[in-house]
Formats: sequence, structure tokens, C-alpha cells
Amino acid sequence: MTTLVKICGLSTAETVDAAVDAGATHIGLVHFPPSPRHLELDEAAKLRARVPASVKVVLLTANAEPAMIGAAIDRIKPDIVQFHGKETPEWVSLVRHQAKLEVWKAVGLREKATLERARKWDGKVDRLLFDAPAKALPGGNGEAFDWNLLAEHEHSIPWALAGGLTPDNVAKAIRETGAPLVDTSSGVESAPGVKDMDLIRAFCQAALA
Ligand SMILES: O=C(O)c1ccccc1NCC(=O)[C@H](O)[C@H](O)COP(=O)(O)O
Repeated sequence: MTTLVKICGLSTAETVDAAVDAGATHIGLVHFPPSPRHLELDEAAKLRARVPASVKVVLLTANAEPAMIGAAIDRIKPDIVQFHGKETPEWVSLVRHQAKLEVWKAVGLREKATLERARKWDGKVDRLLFDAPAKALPGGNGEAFDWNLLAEHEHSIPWALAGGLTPDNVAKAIRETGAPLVDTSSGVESAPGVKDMDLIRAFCQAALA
């Protein structure tokens, strides 16, 4: 089956177009002020408007106030909201029902036991994104986790792989984990928050090969 590809943390029209043209199936827009990829709602809405319906737009937030989430959904009209903070299953599920949107939850993986604990999200979210544990930022730190943690895990809901994925390691990551969706941010940047169009193309090519 073809792997789905998400390019996250885009912030310019050129890089959004490059990701779409390269075959990304999802693009991520970050609304989290401490991030170098943070977009104000108007900027995000403008980028969102460039994306064809065949590509899904994912809004990323972490520990946001309910009013902020509502305002961001109204303004950006994402297809999916990805939660990257300490949100609870009940809260995320409420957003899912009220906004009638797909919701994803990022889970930082340090040990196998976390995978079992993550089953609390079953029925509450549409996809789990397994990422490296949070550091300075909740996500987008460019660090991989030990993919062996996912070996033989029986996934009960759709999932994605993130954390330190690059054009050079993404094909191996897909082979070793069977990830149905791969997500990158730092791996297609020339500096924090600065996306590189050649790296975006190379990542999509490697992931879709
Ligand atoms: O990218 C950010 O700055 C960010 C900020 C706050 C919450 C989440 C954030 N990014 C999450 C992503 O989806 C990244 O694509 C994912 O963590 C992988 O990042 P990277 O290891 O840099 O490829």
C-alpha cells in the first residue's frame, strides 16, 4: 500500500506548493507561539487556501485553550487537528465531536509500556502519531526514537511515524516499522523553521518510492 506523507511546519506559499507538487498527502501548519514554525491564524488561513482538496491540512497545537482551538478551526478550516501536548482523551474526543473533524494525538515513545498506555486513545482519536519524546518543543525536535519499540506491536487504530525522519532514513523507517504514514519537519529544513524545497522533494520521493 502507498505510504501517506505529511510535511509538517510549512510556513511559505512556495514550500506548501512544493510539498503538494511532490506528492505529500498531508501538510501541517503549526499554531504554537514558542515554535519557530508558528503561524498566526491569518497566515495559516492563507496557506490553507492554496492546498487542493486532495491534500489534507493538519493544524498542530499543544496545550491550547479551548477558545484558541475554536478560533483556529474557524479561521483555518483544517481537515485534521493534531494535538501535541498534555491533552486528555476526553478533551480531544470532545473537540472531535463538536468540530466534526478528524483528530490525531502525538505520543512520545521512550519505552514499550507507553504503547500499551496509549490504548487509552482508542475510540477517542482517528490516528496516533508516534514521535520522539518532547524536549524543548513538544514536537519538531528532529530526533528519532528507537523504532524497535514498534516491532510486533499490534496497532489497534491507524498510526503514523514521526521524529527525526529525513530523505536519507525514511525508506528504511518505512521498511522496518511498516508505518502507513510518515511525518517530517526538521528533516526537510535548512535551519529551524526554514523549509528547503529540494529536501521536501527528496523526502517525498524516498517515502513514495
Ligand atoms: O514542529 C513544531 O515546531 C511543533 C511545535 C509544537 C508541537 C508540534 C510540533 N511539530 C510536530 C510535528 O508534527 C513534527 O512533524 C514531528 O514532531 C516530527 O518533527 P521532526 O522530528 O522535526 O521531524
